[in-house]
Amino acid sequence: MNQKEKILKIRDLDISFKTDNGNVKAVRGVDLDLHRGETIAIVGESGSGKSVTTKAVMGILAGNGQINNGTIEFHYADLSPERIQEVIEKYNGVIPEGYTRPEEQKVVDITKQSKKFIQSEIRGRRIAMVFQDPMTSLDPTMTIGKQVMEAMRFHYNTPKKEAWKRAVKLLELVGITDAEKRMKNYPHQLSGGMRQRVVIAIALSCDPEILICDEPTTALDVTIQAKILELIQDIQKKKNLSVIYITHDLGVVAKVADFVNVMYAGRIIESGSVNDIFYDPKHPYTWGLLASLPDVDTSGDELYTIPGTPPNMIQDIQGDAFAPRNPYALHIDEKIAPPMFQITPTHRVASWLAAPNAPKVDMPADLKEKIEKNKKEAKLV
Ligand SMILES: Nc1ncnc2c1ncn2[C@@H]1O[C@H](COP(=O)(O)OP(=O)(O)OP(=O)(O)O)[C@@H](O)[C@H]1O
Repeated sequence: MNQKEKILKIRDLDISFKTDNGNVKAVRGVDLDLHRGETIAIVGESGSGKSVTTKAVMGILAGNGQINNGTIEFHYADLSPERIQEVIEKYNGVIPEGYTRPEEQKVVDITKQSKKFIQSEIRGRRIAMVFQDPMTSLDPTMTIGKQVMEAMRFHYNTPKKEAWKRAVKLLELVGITDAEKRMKNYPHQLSGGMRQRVVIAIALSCDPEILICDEPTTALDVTIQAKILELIQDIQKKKNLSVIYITHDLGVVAKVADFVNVMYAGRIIESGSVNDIFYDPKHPYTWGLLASLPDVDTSGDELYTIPGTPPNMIQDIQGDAFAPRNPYALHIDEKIAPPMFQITPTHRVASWLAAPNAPKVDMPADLKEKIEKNKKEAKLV
């Protein structure tokens, strides 16, 4: 089997924010891996640290934020604009593994780079982001065309005429008809779904290696949601892009992800392949998330919600942050935070229940039944 090519390796990442009430410990020792062409998802309730983790990757933490510890290793191809053109033409847009020459391979720790380096070399160029609400990422006073051309002009100094041609092609790639005409439109002249397509075109304009999608479909209605997800998948295949989805929607995760990272109170508490997480979840928090997921047979009022609320991230958390909400908590959970236990080569869980001598605890019977049913129907949710 081919060794997978690592593109992002986060280790021991620790981030806090200074506030008048104290230090918010938003991210507490996150490890995360992303390989070329792979899609990973980061899921968890609001405030669990999903966005802060990816903002650190993009070098856009808020001014009161601080990386206290850890590394964000980014492996990338350092190609000149001419080589990029050559690669695109040679591979007809379908960029295979190992397309780089050895001298073009670079590794940087993003946490150690200057703002200037991140702005010129990383953000928008090699790592691009699609945010939830297209209206906030688009400039209402600028035409679509100008906005799609902007990053190309900034990063590669692409001549205007060529940038225009490439922008039209990008709009066509994201499924915008009449692209030439749309170039002259302003964002308000497009529907929500079309605006999100434009945002995706902008994100792709510099041929990034990683695309981070932060709740990319939350602001859209259900049918458009599915189309946008399909579009991202389609483009990902064509360009061998690596994608990180941030979402609280496990339905989205099931559709798109290869690997899933479940976050709680600033930590990744379970990670695994999509099958590991949906068919064989080990953490009681993941059980709760899955149990609260609607399926066709459940009416709204039968839906489970995880009792309690996440902890205050200003106070020091002793033991397992989820223990106060966890009906299966052990005594040790109150005192010592569980380490990551490796269940299989792909599946890891931070729960004392996975320790070799822990009492045997099964997931709730209702959830087991739901999973068995889904397995039989070979669907994830
Ligand atoms: N600039 C800031 N100042 C203080 N606290 C912050 C700041 N930015 C984020 N936080 C805190 O960091 C924690 C993690 O936030 P983050 O936005 O990563 O959560 P999330 O999991 O992405 O949630 P959501 O789904 O709501 O976006 C939260 O407690 C949040 O309040």
